[in-house]
Amino acid sequence: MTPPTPAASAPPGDGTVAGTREHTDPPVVRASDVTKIYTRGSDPGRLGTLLGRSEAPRVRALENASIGIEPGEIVGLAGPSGSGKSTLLHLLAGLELPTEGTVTFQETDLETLSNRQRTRLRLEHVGIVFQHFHLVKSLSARANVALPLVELGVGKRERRKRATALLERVGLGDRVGHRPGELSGGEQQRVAIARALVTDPTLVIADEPTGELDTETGERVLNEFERIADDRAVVLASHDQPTLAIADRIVRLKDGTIRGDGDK
Ligand SMILES: Nc1ncnc2c1ncn2[C@@H]1O[C@H](COP(=O)(O)OP(=O)(O)OP(=O)(O)O)[C@@H](O)[C@H]1O
Repeated sequence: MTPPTPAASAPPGDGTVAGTREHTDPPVVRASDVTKIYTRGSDPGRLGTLLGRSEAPRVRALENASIGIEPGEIVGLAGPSGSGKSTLLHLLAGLELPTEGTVTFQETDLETLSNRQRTRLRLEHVGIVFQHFHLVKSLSARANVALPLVELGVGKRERRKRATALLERVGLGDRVGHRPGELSGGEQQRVAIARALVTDPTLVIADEPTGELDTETGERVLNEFERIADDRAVVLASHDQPTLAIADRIVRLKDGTIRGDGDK
């Protein structure tokens, strides 16, 4: 399905993002000059201000960042802890909106969508893999993989068929009935990868997908991930060099700004 109401025309510029690379295809998702400011703790309110309490501290997690992700491209986000990797992933996935700047997903400015439309767009077009798997403990591997399809209103038969097929693709065809507690860490992450791909998303976001896994298991999971991501656009944040090695291009962040964007 196409995203709802394309509200923005093609963004300005010649398609070159961050001024470092030539881009030929229109990006799947593009962040243009995005800044994200978080407010920490609660606001002191009028009484707090009268009593001399200062305003809630603000964190500039990301500053004027621009990046475009093309179809079929695996982009790695590298940078020290707190440099803004997860924040950028959240903005690209439409989980949060920028404080300044725009994020356009296939030409749709996410700011122009209601929360409901944004959730729907994410469900249909974005697959997300987290470090801590985020599986539902009480559900089987197959039911976990099928969950996004429940939310999209896909019928039970079709859900089972698609979830089983994906579990087979990640080598877990003999584990479909197992609950997360009965699976190893690597197997759980493969279930999470299958769940992220079950809606056939255009964009896959992965935040430290191997962070919980030992080196050998991490490698196996990455191979699987690379293989079944096929020609989708992938953005992958990691501290781990072997994980970043699967990327076609690495974007380096420091203190909330992009310090480098280029081929490896
Ligand atoms: N919800 C939030 N509220 C307040 N501050 C936040 C929030 N999320 C992130 N931050 C702050 O924004 C900055 C960037 O955080 P972010 O999680 O994007 O970094 P990161 O590069 O992903 O770090 P890590 O590698 O440790 O996961 C940090 O200073 C962090 O403390």
